[in-house]
Amino acid sequence: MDDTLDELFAVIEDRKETLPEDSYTASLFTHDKGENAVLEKLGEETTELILAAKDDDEEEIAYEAADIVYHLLVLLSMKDMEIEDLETELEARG
Ligand SMILES: N=c1c2ncn([C@@H]3O[C@H](COP(=O)(O)OP(=O)(O)OP(=O)(O)O)[C@@H](O)[C@H]3O)c2ncn1[C@@H]1O[C@H](COP(=O)(O)O)[C@@H](O)[C@H]1O
Repeated sequence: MDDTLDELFAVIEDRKETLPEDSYTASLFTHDKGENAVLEKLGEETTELILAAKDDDEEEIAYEAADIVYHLLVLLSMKDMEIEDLETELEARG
């Protein structure tokens, strides 16, 4: 899991740097309202996750959770934070 998140974060960082035209991730970094778009997605997906959980729909829970994790990593990158900032915080709670 750690590797998957590290690899996804590295791809997001690459998209931020290289801004390929056909990349949804790059569009979030180039769009004027990119940060608002990410925050809106996080809100929508959290609501969808709650509904999936209430329905005990495991496939939908995994789908919405993945959307949330992806947009969360984009947000960290937008704030010029590192994935280690999240890991450090989680480990500090252990
Ligand atoms: N993990 C993701 C990822 N998760 C979600 N999304 C996008 O986030 C958007 C979510 O918007 P929506 O909620 O409206 O879409 P939806 O989930 O189909 O819609 P709902 O039915 O849930 O409302 C979609 O355009 C998804 O394609 C992602 N886009 C890219 N990645 C990864 O990011 C990396 C870079 O990809 P590019 O952005 O293509 O360069 C690659 O590793 C990709 O796999």
